[in-house]
Amino acid sequence: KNNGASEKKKLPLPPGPPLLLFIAKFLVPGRNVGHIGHILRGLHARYGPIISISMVKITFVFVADHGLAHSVLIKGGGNFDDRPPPSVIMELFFPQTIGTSSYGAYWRLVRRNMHSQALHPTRIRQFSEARQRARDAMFASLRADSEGGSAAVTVRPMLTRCLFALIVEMALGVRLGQEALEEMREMMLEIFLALAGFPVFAIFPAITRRVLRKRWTWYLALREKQQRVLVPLIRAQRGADDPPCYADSLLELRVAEEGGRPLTDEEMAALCTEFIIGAVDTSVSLMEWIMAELVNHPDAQAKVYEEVSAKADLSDLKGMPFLKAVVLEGLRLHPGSHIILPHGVKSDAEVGGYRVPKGAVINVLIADLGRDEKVWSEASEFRPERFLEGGDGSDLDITGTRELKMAPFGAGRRMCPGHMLATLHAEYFVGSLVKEFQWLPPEPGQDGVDMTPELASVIVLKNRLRARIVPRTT
Ligand code: HEM
Repeated sequence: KNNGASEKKKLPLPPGPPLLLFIAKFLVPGRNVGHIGHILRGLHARYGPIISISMVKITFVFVADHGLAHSVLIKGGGNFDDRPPPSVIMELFFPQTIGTSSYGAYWRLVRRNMHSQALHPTRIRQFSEARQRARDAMFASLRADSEGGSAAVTVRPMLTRCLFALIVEMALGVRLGQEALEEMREMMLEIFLALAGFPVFAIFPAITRRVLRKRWTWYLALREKQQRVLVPLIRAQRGADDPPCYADSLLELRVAEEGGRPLTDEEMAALCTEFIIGAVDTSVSLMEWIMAELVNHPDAQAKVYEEVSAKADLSDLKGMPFLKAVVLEGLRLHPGSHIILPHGVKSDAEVGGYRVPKGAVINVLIADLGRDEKVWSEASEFRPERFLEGGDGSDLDITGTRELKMAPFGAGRRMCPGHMLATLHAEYFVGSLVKEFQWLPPEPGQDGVDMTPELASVIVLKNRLRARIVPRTT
């Protein structure tokens, strides 16, 4: 065993650019940390499928290849499933969430709780009425926005409002009014931007806290608001007839390793924030991409319509293979992000003939896996049929256990625990939108809509989808 360890120490680190060159790539005017996917793509083309960048005391490793991603996320046996220590910003808003906790007992507890309580199929079924309400509210605002069918609608804000209300209900068990929802939405957005937009805090916390004192004070106020808004809702008495929500499960949870203590208010607020931030924009973006594809592919839209119109209602999504294929094809072509969350390495390891040292931070360029011509035929084409029998995606296992053909939700122990809910929401809302309306390009005679992605860390459509909707009459 010792031999193995010393052998690993002898291996070289993966190739990669010097730190300064890497940093310089972000300093090009107009670029920011959101351009990481674009920058990594260029570096992989130059240095190969595994690269490393040494930054002060930490080695960052990136892989961009099906086999290497599989050996890290699936075959790694937990060695690559830690998280790097949280930044000061994370500690502020996200102390001890599922996504930020290190690989251990607490993480297992909160992750299992989300999985078995909030996201269990029984629980998801209990929220079918809430889904219908969200759907009906969306139909109403689409009708109002299309001015009786003459004007094009902008899809994203409506999907966001609808999904946000639904997810807040699943998380906190409340049906908030429009104003309270808007306020909470704004707060979540601010927290998300604070988390995503300030990596500089992660590297030199003491200095940045001083230099950016004003901003730091603002973050403290935002955190205070997060507690003020969420804690009373989490602790509120809920209706006896309402299905149990995520907050209910958090109130019941006990940390066995710490003398069976209950969760603190801060922990519960952080976990609810994570639930809401994790579940809304990711799914909205996926649905917007899919609707845009369906505007550009009327034949596929017609096939979805054929399936959904045969059903009285969509509360049960069984027996709709084409709709499911459309959602998978959306996930293949338009995964939410270029990379997954950073994974921490527990002990020295070998990946692809290189040394990945203990304490390194490893990540996977997942966005390109689904577009690899070596794995997918006509990889850049929207062809949902590939997920039907006989197609190159028909044997897809989204958890990637056997092989990682695509990994929009990551894979392995840290795989997105919300993947089934996200898929169900995409199927339900896309199916409902097609059942209720026909979707056409914004101007009569126009060929299709622009599918250019925004060059940012979250892969969204650069130009928000606008489409004309025609109510189905039959
Ligand atoms: C289309 C929608 C979604 C996409 C594309 C997506 C994608 C991802 C990805 C790529 C990761 C990182 C995995 C890793 O680090 O290895 C992740 C983690 C996570 N996601 Fe999602 N997600 C979606 C929806 C959701 C939903 C609906 C929820 C909750 C209800 C959720 C909760 C989480 C949590 C808690 C983690 C952290 C897991 C951990 O560290 O153990 N996500 N997601």
